[in-house]
Amino acid sequence: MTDLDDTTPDATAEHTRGEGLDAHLVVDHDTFRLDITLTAAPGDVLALLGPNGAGKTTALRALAGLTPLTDGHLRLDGTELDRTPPESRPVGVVFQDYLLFPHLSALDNVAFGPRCQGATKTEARAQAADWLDRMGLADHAGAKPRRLSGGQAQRVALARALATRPRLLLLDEPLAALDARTRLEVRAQLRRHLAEFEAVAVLVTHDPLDAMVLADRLVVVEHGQVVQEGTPADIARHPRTDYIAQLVGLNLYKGQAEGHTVRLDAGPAITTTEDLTGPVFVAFPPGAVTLYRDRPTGSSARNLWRCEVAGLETHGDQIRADLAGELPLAADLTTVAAAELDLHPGAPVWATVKATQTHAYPT
Ligand SMILES: Nc1ncnc2c1ncn2[C@@H]1O[C@H](COP(=O)(O)OP(=O)(O)OP(=O)(O)O)[C@@H](O)[C@H]1O
Repeated sequence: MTDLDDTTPDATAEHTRGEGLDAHLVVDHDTFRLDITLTAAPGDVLALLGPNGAGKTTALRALAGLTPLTDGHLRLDGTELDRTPPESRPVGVVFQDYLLFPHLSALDNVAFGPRCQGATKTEARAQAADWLDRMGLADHAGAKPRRLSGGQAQRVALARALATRPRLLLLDEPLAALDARTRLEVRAQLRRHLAEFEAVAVLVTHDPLDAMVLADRLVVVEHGQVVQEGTPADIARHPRTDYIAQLVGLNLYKGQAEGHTVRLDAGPAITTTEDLTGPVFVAFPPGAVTLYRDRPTGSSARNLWRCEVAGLETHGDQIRADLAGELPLAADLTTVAAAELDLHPGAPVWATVKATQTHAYPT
């Protein structure tokens, strides 16, 4: 922005900033203070991760306008929202327990937003039908929430939030109330919808896997402050606190499965126990990696890669090694093992992972 911009006749204070989210959220609750900065461009998915009581829900409520800011600012696409009441904000919210209107059908739940925004009843219902169709719920349009499964209700809640065409989508533990199988399905769907969503999405979750699969950037909050922020891969390889090392300790890749082999989009193949076909994620924890100075002979591990130590970080009595090479990965080992292997940046190593320690699932 230049001084010249301020002299442009139609440039108001509210419309001089860029697109996306630009927030400095300060909220005081008795002895607790949230003080975090969140920025995101349209199309970005941010995940807020952190332990209980870290301030994630407070941050989400502040973004939605349900909790007032003590200080700071909140701009969305260049417009100040601090004083805009929640119902007038271009913000869609999905809660873990869906909060659908129990007396309205799925269709009318979704039509509610467009109707409030001034669409006629016919227009609103047509838009709602379209959203339900995109969620694969066309057959359930007439069902009341109590007749829907947890996964279906969560998809209706997502359709309801998206139908208002929000510029900011807030998701509060959207998968937490679902059983493991449904969670897998809804996670994959949510991933597709978030990838298509053209505005900013902010997701609160306790589950590092949800965060890593769904978000472009993780923002880790502890005691009301951001302790680390970055891409899932960055954070997994360079965790700044012990909590983060434990939390996002996951090597996660995308590839194409053909039986027990997953060919990675970038890099080699990984042998897994699951028998799958098509696009998948494959994951294994840093603790599942065994390192050798020389190429192991006689190891039964099907996955063997040549790497180079890019960095070492100590977390409690463990060392996390950041390994570069044909497959960039994080490995955890004890300080004794690291000394025995004479690990140091630049050292060549061989890494193995047993197929049984990997986990693959469809994207
Ligand atoms: N309305 C309120 N009044 C007073 N204190 C509050 C209020 N809401 C939250 N707090 C306090 O603010 C802190 C942050 O709570 P918050 O719910 O935002 O954390 P969280 O990271 O979402 O935790 P969880 O993962 O358990 O949901 C906690 O110490 C909580 O007790």
